[in-house]
Amino acid sequence: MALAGVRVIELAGLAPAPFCGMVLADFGAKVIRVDRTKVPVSLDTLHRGKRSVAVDLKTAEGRALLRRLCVQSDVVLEPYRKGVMEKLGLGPQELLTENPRLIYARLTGYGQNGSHATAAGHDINYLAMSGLLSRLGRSGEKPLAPLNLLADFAGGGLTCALGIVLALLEREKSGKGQVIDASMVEGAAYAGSFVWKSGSIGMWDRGRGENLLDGGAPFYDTYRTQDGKFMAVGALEPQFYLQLLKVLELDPRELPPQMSFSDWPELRRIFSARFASKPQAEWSRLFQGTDACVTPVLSLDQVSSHPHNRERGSFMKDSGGGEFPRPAPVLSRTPARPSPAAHLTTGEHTVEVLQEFGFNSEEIEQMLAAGVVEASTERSKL
Ligand SMILES: C[C@H](CCC[C@@H](C)[C@H]1CC[C@H]2[C@@H]3[C@H](O)C[C@@H]4C[C@H](O)CC[C@]4(C)[C@H]3C[C@H](O)[C@]12C)C(=O)SCCNC(=O)CCNC(=O)[C@H](O)C(C)(C)COP(=O)(O)OP(=O)(O)OC[C@H]1O[C@@H](n2cnc3c(N)ncnc32)[C@H](O)[C@@H]1OP(=O)(O)O
Repeated sequence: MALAGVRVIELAGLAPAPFCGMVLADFGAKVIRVDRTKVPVSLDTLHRGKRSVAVDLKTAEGRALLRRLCVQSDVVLEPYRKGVMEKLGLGPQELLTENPRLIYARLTGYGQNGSHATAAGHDINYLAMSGLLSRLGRSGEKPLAPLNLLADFAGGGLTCALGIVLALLEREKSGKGQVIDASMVEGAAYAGSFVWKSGSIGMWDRGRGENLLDGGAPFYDTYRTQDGKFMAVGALEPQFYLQLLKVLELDPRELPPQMSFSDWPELRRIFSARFASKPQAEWSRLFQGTDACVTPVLSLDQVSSHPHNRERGSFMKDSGGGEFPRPAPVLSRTPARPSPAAHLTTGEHTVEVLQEFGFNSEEIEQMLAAGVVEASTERSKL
């Protein structure tokens, strides 16, 4: 796999950093998640392909242990607010001195400087500070965050993974590591560059929810079907729009022009009435094979059985039968091979990893006895 041989130390975080670590693990990196001790159950649902060691970083021995892991690793990924790692004596200054090849990834909401740098926050806060949240939501309603996808994952975990891969590639030439300052505010905004760049062509001149791509246009929206499900319509171009009207059995000569903003509410009423006349499966059959840009809004339990997704194998199952999206993109020669493991217990691999990193049995025993590290019973045989 593309990242085979890359060693990553992921300090346990909430969602963005775990997702970043999972992406790296899916594509072959060896990711070790450093969990807190005395926390039997991790909230990390994105643990696929990782191993867990439980270390108390509030002890000098625990911090020394982490330094020893980082000296022998390629990447350290930390999910804490600005300054936390420095307080532990584990900041870039220390770790890059001990390992100049280390890629030190810092995934935060607001970045390593600025008035908010030390403030707590979550996806919705970062999305709000990016400007994008102001553009999300129906006309006349308050801004609506699209789950915690844009800041936590698109602008956070995935952007940080890109930064890590870029730094790994650059290190091939320079031989040097560097610090990655991954701010979710900036990552989300960057992922939304189109909004800034397309403003110049009038894409966002109208209020929230009244533009071409934010739910304003009746030919770029969702519609309830007779059975209470939905169809998604994306018929932007005139040639696709005409195919939409054809399947809906509407005569364009009897309708207002597609781009007549003032007539969009009337068009939406007409489309709503048509879509409400048949069940989703019937509309799916009618639109299949056309270029009307109309698709069923699939629920999470429908996606893997949809013929297209099934043919591609777009969704997989882990050893526990849990379904998950296949890692993307698919590399032709070195594709991701996600681990099938369904569970990860805090400290499950503490002994195994410490042995791998050169700790001898006496050192491990001492740290276990002192509570510097913890090992879950399932896997900790010396
Ligand atoms: C929308 C998403 C949220 C996704 C996660 C959700 C799934 C879950 C989040 C909260 C959960 C709920 C909650 O826990 C309450 C219930 C609990 C119950 O058990 C289950 C149900 C719950 C409802 C539960 C359900 C779900 O699990 C949740 C909803 C996001 O937006 S996530 C993005 C968050 N932001 C960032 O990641 C940006 C960067 N990070 C930060 O800004 C801060 O870390 C953050 C997130 C604000 C947290 O701040 P906090 O003060 O807690 O920590 P830090 O300041 O970072 O400092 C870390 C301290 O920990 C010490 N430390 C670290 N490792 C170790 C170690 N191995 N040993 C010892 N100590 C360690 C470190 O030294 C720091 O200590 P100090 O404070 O003394 O410096």
